[in-house]
Amino acid sequence: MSDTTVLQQEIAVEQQHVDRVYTRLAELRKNASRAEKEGYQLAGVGTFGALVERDAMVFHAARRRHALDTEYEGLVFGRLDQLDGATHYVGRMGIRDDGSKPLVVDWRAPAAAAFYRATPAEPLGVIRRRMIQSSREKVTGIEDDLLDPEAAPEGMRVVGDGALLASLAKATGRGMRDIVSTIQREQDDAIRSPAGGVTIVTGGPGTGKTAVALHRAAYLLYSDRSRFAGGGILVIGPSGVFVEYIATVLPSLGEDTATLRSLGSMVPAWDSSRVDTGEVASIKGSLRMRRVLERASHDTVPGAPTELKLLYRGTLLRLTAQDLEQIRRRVLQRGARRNEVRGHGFDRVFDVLWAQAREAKLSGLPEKKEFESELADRNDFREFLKAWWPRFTPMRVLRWLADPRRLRAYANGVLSRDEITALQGSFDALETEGPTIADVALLDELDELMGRPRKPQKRSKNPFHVRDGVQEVSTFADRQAAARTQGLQREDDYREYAHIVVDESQDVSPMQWRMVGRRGAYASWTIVGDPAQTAWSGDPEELDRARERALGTRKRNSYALTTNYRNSSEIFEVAARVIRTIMPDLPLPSAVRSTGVAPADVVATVAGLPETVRELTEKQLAEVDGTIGVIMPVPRQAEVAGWVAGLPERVQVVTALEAKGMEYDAVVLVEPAQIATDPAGVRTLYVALSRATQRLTTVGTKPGWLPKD
Ligand SMILES: Nc1ncnc2c1ncn2[C@@H]1O[C@H](COP(=O)(O)OP(=O)(O)OP(=O)(O)O)[C@@H](O)[C@H]1O
Repeated sequence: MSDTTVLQQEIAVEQQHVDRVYTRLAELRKNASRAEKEGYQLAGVGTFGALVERDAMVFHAARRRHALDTEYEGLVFGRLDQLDGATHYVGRMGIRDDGSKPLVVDWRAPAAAAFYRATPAEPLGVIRRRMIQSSREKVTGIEDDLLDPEAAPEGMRVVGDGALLASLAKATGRGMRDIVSTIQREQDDAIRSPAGGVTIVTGGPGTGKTAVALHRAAYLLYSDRSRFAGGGILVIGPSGVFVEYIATVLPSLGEDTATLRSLGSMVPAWDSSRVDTGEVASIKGSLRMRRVLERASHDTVPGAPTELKLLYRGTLLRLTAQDLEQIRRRVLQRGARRNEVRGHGFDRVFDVLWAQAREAKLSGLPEKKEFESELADRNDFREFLKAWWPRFTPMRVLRWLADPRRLRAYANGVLSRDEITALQGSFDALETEGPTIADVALLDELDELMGRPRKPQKRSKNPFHVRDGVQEVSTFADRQAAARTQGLQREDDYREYAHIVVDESQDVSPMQWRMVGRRGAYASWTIVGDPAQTAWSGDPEELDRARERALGTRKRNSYALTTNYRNSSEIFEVAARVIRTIMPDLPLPSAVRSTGVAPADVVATVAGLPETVRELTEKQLAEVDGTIGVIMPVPRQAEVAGWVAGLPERVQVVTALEAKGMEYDAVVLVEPAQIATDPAGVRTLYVALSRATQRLTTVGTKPGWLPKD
């Protein structure tokens, strides 16, 4: 029998099972829709208990239906034939037949673990592991691994030659590739690491750190849903572009209870993608900024009144600049938070005025309480208080640093003269362009330093309010939407996450670790990163300290990933040559796939560069089916974007910093020499060179940037 016939026969065998699964899925979907509808019909009953029951029913049914819908594609992707004669199918979610026998085991369930962990050396009771590829309900291919040939029963067929390599050769879409069917053993170890403590995953470019982190999030939600869905999982990535790139993976894993944030969008109200220069970012990221901000948070308000004069019952009451200064200092001592002690400041003002009024022996002076309320009723007095001690927003105070005199005063003795000079001007655009990514951590720090004014408690005034997003008078569609998004709705600055995943953690600055740590007081953590890819040019010890403090004394579990699944070996060889110039002993991952195509390095004249870049990008459009990343030094983004304007959407223009974590089928890297100007720049170049799966072209006006092997 020919190989093709055997393959077709085996596909037909699997198709039978897959058909059963989809038939069952259709039934389950119908049941869920029915339950949802019945839930709504309970509306007529009208008691509070019935309403709660109805909402719970609708919510669960809608969630179930949503899960069934999102997992439709490639639902079954694996089969295990075991020594004990049993056969298990592994898939994106668990499905049972109507007699409760499993038709598919969820990939995260213990029974599926052998699918990822079994090897010929340690078959774990598995004779044959089969990967099933399909397109919607149709099985299209099979790849087998015979793990225990001696135990194989007669007639057991083995087809295909490796699902992993087949999957790696596929073109990249805009979102991250789904690896659930080809997770490798060392990755699986990290994914199933204990739920508590801190799981640390390191590995070079393309080793699947991001993929592991996201699958781990899905695994945790599966293994202890009430804990992790209840508290929520926060996933942090370096940039907005990256967060968009990974956003598709979580729902496709069947999970919708994770919150994704970039470092620039951790603080509500800001969604920053603006970057500082490396030098400025490392100063703003240093823990010493806390001292600088502390001083700012206690300073006088620009333009605030320097004295108070009040005519009270014909007598002049007066607070001099010195009096006011004394009150401010006294109230703000011992780490008091300015917004929280505002009331104390006002009390002291009343005290001094009251003492003066008594001393003046005013006739008809009322009791102190009344005296205070008389003053509080006066517009001029209220205006004074508001101007002298306003409610501070972090942004208002951060803007003070744009004033060179203030910056010098706050940073004096904390930052060096050169550092202060470097910072000057870096806060100027706050007003017009909003904060940079590094500023966001400073805003968060200021928020902590100053505290928040206490808000008067609001009563819920809407008797028809059932739950967030659901009113008693609402449509069917409202309820469906609300049921689906419930669980995603947390307060704006929620801080009680059950788990925090930090991707590209090597780029989290000390100040950012403080910001992230504030959201993780009750969390367990997964931290993934590669120190060789950091753009941080500040003090590495300070970085370690800040990270350790954020993670606290929780137990650490460490994992190292060693295979690069992204780059062709030809591409990774170029990246490796670059990083070895500064880290000669760095253990590098091995790239498993060869395309036989060597990267190209093109030299252009300054005048000819725009046209050359465009031509090279067009050439890649003809050569690969998927995405093309055009990567350049940060300051040249707008210029290079103009050169490739109007090309199809699969051409994406990103800076070398934004390229972090991203992946493209082809990369056109512009002016590599301009990126690698210092050690942090060399590490950034290493990142940029390791983004492509199939083709890499470097192009610039300065030859000789690539070290000889
Ligand atoms: N087990 C696997 N099966 C199939 N593809 C995989 C596997 N592991 C990783 N990949 C693919 O390899 C590529 C790199 O993965 P990922 O982005 O997670 O790596 P990374 O370690 O985070 O990389 P970097 O540090 O360079 O950002 C992705 O396309 C991912 O889908």
